[in-house]
Amino acid sequence: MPWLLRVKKKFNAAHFLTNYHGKPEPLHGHTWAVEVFLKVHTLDEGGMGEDFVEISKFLDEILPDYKLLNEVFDFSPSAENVAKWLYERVKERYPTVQKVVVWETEDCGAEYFEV
Ligand SMILES: Nc1nc2c(c(=O)[nH]1)N=C([C@H](O)[C@H](O)COP(=O)(O)OP(=O)(O)OP(=O)(O)O)CN2
Ligand SMILES: [Zn+2]
Repeated sequence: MPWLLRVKKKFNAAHFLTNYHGKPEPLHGHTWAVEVFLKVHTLDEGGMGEDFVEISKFLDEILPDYKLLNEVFDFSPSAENVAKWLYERVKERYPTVQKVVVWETEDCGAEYFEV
């Protein structure tokens, strides 16, 4: 039976949607929150599927902290698009990733997963 491991991170970044109801959104910032979900089927001798610390470090390496997302990405940086980008990056390192959630605010976010 598998386990689903979860790791959360926050980062700060500015963005604007390039076409928000027909025009660019004003530039603004968020403390974004992300959560990745990894499926594991086996544990090591210490009882770990994957080391939370390593997953966390990997996220620190790739998350665009204190950046303007419109300069980092060649797509409109909505929560949906950032979730897809992050899923693809995480999958390169952790092929058993199941889902990535990106929260733009405490109340609004997007999940990306494959069906
Ligand atoms: N499906 C999506 N809808 C919206 C996204 C998105 O990424 N996916 N993004 C935005 C804006 O970027 C914006 O950040 C929404 O947040 P906010 O401006 O904070 O929303 P509010 O106006 O409700 O919050 P206030 O604090 O009252 O300004 C919009 N939609
Ligand atoms: Zn926003």
